[in-house]
Amino acid sequence: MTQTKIAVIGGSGIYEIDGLQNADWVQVQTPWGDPSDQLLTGSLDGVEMVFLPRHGRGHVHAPSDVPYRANIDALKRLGCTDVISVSACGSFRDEMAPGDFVIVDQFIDRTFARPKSFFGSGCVAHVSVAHPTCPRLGDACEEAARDAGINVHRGGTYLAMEGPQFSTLAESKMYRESWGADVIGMTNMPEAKLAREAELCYASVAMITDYDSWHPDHGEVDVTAIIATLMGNADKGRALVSRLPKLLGTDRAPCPHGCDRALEYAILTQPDARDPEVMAKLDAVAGRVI
Ligand SMILES: CSC[C@H]1O[C@H](OP(=O)(O)O)[C@H](O)[C@@H]1O
Ligand SMILES: Nc1ncnc2[nH]cnc12
Repeated sequence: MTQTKIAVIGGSGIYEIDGLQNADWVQVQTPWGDPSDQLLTGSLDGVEMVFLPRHGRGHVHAPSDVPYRANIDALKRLGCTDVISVSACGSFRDEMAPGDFVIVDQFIDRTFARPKSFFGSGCVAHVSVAHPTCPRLGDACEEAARDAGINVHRGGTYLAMEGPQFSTLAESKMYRESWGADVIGMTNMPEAKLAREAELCYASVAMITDYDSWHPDHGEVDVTAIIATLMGNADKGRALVSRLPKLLGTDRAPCPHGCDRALEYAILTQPDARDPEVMAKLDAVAGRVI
């Protein structure tokens, strides 16, 4: 048994969470640079919590420039076991309406301008992301959402686009009709892949703000409308988060889906061929296996 430590990465509209006991903003240094901001540590219902605003307080980091590796490294370094990402998203489905939440379980990664791995030459590793989210953590998010009275959908494919512009109409229709995506955002990749490399359970809660641009009755996506929906969603997101500690508890059994053992057989570079400088940077994320 290990101690649960829940990390929450807050997306657009969520820059802090309330109600933490012994709340303290702490600076964490990582070999991958500075995280998006200081991290808010504390506890809720006896469970350790860490909150990180993905875009920084004041929304300073664009989706392409979010320091995804530093963020995940910092959460791992602080001893987090589970990561819940809470993100503003567009919807490709009539039934996934603005104000609804979706517990995402799959991704299509269309990002191309961000570092995507902690590993590389000097220490090569290949983890599986066939199932990129943790069903156990997804269960807790679903239950928390239902308990908070949120209209929640279990399962959905999140298309991660580079941004910062929204999609063209042709792209929006293609993602929806040909690719089968359910929601769209700009930040969950490479975040989810990095969480897997760091052996962290990861769940993604998509808070729907708009219908992107495909919907014949809703016109094109517009940031003013997004912001109006975002505020109500942020309150619901915080209500969901506040219910998680009781659901997850303090004592954490090994992940039944193996998220916390993802690196077990993933590193291919032989110990005597590993680059010491590269290995030093992996002290937190791969510390269990190197
Ligand atoms: C506010 S609209 C676009 C912006 O919102 C989402 O951010 P996050 O995923 O951090 O909630 C989306 O991915 C874009 O970055
Ligand atoms: N339609 C959309 N496309 C990309 N990111 C979003 N974030 C919120 N709505 C979005």
